[in-house]
Amino acid sequence: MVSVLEPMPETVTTSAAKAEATAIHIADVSVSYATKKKTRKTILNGVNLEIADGEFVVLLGETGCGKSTLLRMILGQELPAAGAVFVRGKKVERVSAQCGYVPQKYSLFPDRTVMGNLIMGPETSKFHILGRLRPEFRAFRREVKAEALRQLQHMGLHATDADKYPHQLSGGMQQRVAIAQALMMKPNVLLMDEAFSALDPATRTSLQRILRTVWLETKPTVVFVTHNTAEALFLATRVIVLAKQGVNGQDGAKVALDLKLPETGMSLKRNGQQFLDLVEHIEDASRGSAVADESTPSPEEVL
Ligand SMILES: Nc1ncnc2c1ncn2[C@@H]1O[C@H](COP(=O)(O)OP(=O)(O)OP(=O)(O)O)[C@@H](O)[C@H]1O
Repeated sequence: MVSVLEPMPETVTTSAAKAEATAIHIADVSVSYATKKKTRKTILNGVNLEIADGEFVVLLGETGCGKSTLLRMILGQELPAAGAVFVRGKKVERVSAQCGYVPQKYSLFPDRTVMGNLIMGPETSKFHILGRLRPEFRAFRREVKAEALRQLQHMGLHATDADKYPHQLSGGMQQRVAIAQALMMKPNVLLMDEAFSALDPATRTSLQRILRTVWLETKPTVVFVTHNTAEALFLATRVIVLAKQGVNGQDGAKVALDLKLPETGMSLKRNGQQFLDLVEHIEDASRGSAVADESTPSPEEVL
């Protein structure tokens, strides 16, 4: 039996390093919900995934296969019925600041200005109400405001936008602020749930480019849910497809495809034969025609 009190130093170092390098570990996660007929509907069935630090993972799959559910498990908004999720080696049991989250829309506080939205997270995580009377709060606020302006600029917004309220911004501008807001907390992991789906094509393309630049500069671990395969191939270093199993999907979804992509992105080859073949491969997998076996498939390498 291995003693917990006297661990072998080498083993500890190795597993600590592994936990550090593994940003997200989804260990045999299953999720089911009660139905009106008092039965249970299986949504995810034994999902296993290890996502390394700095990967840009895009989750694809047909509607209702459980992509958002999986994202909520990583965020800690919901807990799995079986299995566990670990973020940087720590079991997820509640929502924590180590994950930033950007939903499709309406994530900003409507009664706060853009600046108010951006500084709120860092301020409340560092100072309680009474702590704000302390002199160091002023200096902290100055720094946070300067960082907020940097983030706004990064997202292609102007300093003058900082004083506007969310209802004074277009949908695209609101999403830029939402991403900046998530990045203000310097999260280890950035979770984005169809964050660009409600945008017009030009704004969407512009935000895809900005997000890719931000990722290349700071390499956060990103898990990005989308329905758009071309978007996935532009952004991802790894594409994961979930697909329902069993008759009418009754057995819940599993990982059907796990594909590593070159870090340089697939965008340059858009419309090339390789790009089109990949799109077909991914879409086949989403429909369940390339379903993997019981074990987590090893990522296929592209190129
Ligand atoms: N709290 C809940 N109670 C009952 N059923 C739920 C709950 N949350 C999600 N579901 C069901 O789980 C399934 C998966 O939902 P989820 O939103 O994760 O899918 P998705 O792949 O993200 O879909 P889409 O691409 O359409 O957004 C759906 O059938 C949904 O109705």
